Amino acid sequence: MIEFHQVFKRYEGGHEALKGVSFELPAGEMAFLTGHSGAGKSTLLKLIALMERPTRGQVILDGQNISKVKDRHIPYHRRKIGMIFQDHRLLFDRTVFDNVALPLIIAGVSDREIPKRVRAALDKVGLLSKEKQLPIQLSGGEQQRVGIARAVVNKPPLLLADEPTGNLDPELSADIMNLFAEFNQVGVSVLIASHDLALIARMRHPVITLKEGRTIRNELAEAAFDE
Ligand SMILES: Nc1ncnc2c1ncn2[C@@H]1O[C@H](COP(=O)(O)OP(=O)(O)OP(=O)(O)O)[C@@H](O)[C@H]1O
Repeated sequence: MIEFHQVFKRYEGGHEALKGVSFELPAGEMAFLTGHSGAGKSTLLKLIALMERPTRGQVILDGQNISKVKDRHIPYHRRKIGMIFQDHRLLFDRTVFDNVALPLIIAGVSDREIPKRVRAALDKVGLLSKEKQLPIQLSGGEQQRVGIARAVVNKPPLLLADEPTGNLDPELSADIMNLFAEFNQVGVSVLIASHDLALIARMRHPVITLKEGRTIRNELAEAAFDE
């Protein structure tokens, strides 16, 4: 699903956030990305979503070298990816329904189809009864679930999450991780950046560990996780 081949990323100003990162996430796999603050986790996810471009090396998504994707085609590229952020980035003046509908409206899905799809996504995250509420009326965990519903409403084959449990207590964090695992069980590929090592250990999925922009451990390449 995702391949990194000797990927380097130097930001303007000279900071080298990634220094020769290589790994492969097979389709249908779920894995975690961990490492200290500043290790390069967010940068790695941004390269996949084309929010940033690599300085050197290749990023392959679904068999396609994404350096070939022109800027004007980035919106199409992003439809393959559901992105979830720590701060969920919801529109606070819109209802839960409207927030989840947004990617469908952008993709040009018909008005008839939108309510069906939005309710299916809200049902999956257990928030069907909250569609008319505003995000501010929801708990932090519920807001994160709205963010997940918005990310999956287009049925992307890949979910990328950047510290999705960063603001949540341990119990809610475990619920959110289990939700990702449920999407993975029906075939969605999932890559989650998190520094919650205790929670990651409980999930029993391969872990890629970054340190100062380098991969210091890649369990995706270790025999213990081979099928
Ligand atoms: N737009 C940018 N311009 C310049 N430097 C940046 C930019 N974004 C990130 N960096 C630097 O690149 C390095 C890696 O940052 P990144 O956000 O990828 O790390 P991270 O592992 O996600 O950290 P955190 O857990 O704190 O989010 C950091 O030193 C950061 O300061």
